[in-house]
Parts: sequence; C-alpha cells; structure tokens
Amino acid sequence: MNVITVENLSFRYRRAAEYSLRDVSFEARKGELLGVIGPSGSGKSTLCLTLNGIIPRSIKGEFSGDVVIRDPRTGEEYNTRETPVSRLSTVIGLVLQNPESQLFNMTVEEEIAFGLENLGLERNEILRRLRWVLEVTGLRGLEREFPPNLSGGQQQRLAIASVLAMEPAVLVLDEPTSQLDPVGRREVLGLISLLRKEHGMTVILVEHHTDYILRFADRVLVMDGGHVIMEGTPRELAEEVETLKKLGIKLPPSLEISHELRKRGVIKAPALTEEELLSWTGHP
Ligand SMILES: Nc1ncnc2c1ncn2[C@@H]1O[C@H](COP(=O)(O)OP(=O)(O)OP(=O)(O)O)[C@@H](O)[C@H]1O
Repeated sequence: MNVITVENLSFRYRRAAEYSLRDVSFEARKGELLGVIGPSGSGKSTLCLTLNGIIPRSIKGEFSGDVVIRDPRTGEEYNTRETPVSRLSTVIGLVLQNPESQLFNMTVEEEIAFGLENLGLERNEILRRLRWVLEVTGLRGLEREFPPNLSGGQQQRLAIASVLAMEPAVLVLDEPTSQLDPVGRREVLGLISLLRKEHGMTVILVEHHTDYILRFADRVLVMDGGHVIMEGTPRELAEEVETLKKLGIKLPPSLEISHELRKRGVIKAPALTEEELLSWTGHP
C-alpha cells in the first residue's frame, strides 16, 4: 500500500528565479525506508517540506502537481493542497536538521507534551503518549532536563520524540544527523532502525552519510537540480558509482574500493558494506 504518492510535483519559491522541484514523481510504501540523497541545493529539503504540507500551505510559491498522503491505519487520503498542516502532522511527522530550531520549551516533558496539548487530548492520553515516546527514544529519566543542556544526540532524539508523540504513521527526517558527533549519529540512526523494525513506521530519510542509506534503505531517490534523476534499491545504485561520484555524493569506502577492484576484475560485484567487501575479497 502506498502511503505517499507524489505526482508531477514542481515548486518555485516566491521571488526565486528557478524551480526548486521539477516534475518530481515517486511513491513510498507502508513500512519502507526510502532514502533521499543528492548534492547540496538539489531540492531535498524542499521536497521534505512538501510532504507534510508546509509547502504549499505555509510557504507559498508556484506549486503544481499533487502530494497525496494515505493513512495506512484508516485508509483515508489527504491531498496536502487541501489539508491543514495540523491534520497532516498526525499522519506524517517532519524532523529537521538542526534540533535546536525545533525545541523551545523549558523541560523535555513540556517539549513533548506541547503538541499534544494543542491537539486537545485528555490528560491520560497525553501521559500515555509521553511515557511511550520517552521509552522508545531512550529519554526516560531526563523528563525535567532543560533541552539546551542535553547532548546533540539527545536533543535530536527529543525533536523526534515530540514528532512521534503525534503518533504519525510516516516519519520524514531531513539530515537528522548532520549536526551530530559520531555518538549522537549512532543514537539517532539506531532509533530510526528501531522505529522501523519494531513499530512498522514508514521512514523518508535525507542523509549525507550514504553508508546508512546503502545498508538499510529499501529504495533510494537521487536528486539533482530539483529532479529525481535516479530511483532504485541500494544494490541498483551501487551499479552507478561513476554517476553518483560525478554528482559529488560521498560514497562509503567499501563501495568505492569494491568499484575499483571490480574494474580490475578482482571481484564481480560492488560491496555495499565493509562486511561484504571483506567476505568477497576472501577476508571474512
Ligand atoms: N526559502 C527559499 N527561498 C528561495 N529559494 C530557496 C529557499 N529555500 C531553498 N531555496 C532554493 O531551492 C533550491 C533547493 O534547495 P534545498 O534546500 O531544497 O536543497 P537541498 O538538496 O536540501 O540542499 P542541502 O543539502 O544544502 O540542504 C536551492 O537552489 C535553494 O537555493
């Protein structure tokens, strides 16, 4: 079942000379991890903003095409053009690059409860959701902390917790680890894997670090100049190393090395992970 259907989507920001998205079409299926990669300025963040309706509902411009979100739990469909962002946020949640830009309450608990109070939920339901997201994001015990005092990884997990509290079926994350150190990065990517595996969430992940995408994504969109120029499984993408490198996309060393070894006839296929590379070169 498709939870996201994007058809012939084009968007130009007000006063911008060029279109930031050009005739983009793709689908995301229930439970899938769809990776989005591409050089800086290729339209990845703009695409994220169209998925939960911020574009065109709050950020205006020249918008054409359709973005339809289907709630897999009810089967209901929402065209982002006609649906308020507050309604969409209970189906599709957006997490941005910089956690600080999403955190503005005095405590972790208040940060998570904020959106829930705005939904007009009963106290018991707010407490139930609060307990659940604190547990799943590993933030239990930090309820009374002042968010700016948390580590980068904890802050980003808190930003994810506030979005998860709305109980969306789809999570869109726009470079959620780009501001984090390696420990924070591992924490956040670990949480994303958990949300998919144990909670069946559909995840759209924009990520500069292609190692995670190539290892875990079901499918990947490659963007350039506002277009989706390639779409495929990590395995299919691994056949396009030259094109990806020309775009300036940083690939994991295992893929680059295996690509070179393959050109020299040492191995037959590109390796997506270090483990694959080691086993294919006879070093398990
Ligand atoms: N608010 C805005 N107003 C006008 N143009 C914008 C705005 N935001 C982005 N753009 C332009 O839209 C294009 C796509 O930008 P976008 O931020 O979506 O790319 P990106 O792939 O996410 O880049 P990055 O990896 O650097 O975050 C760029 O040319 C950018 O300058």
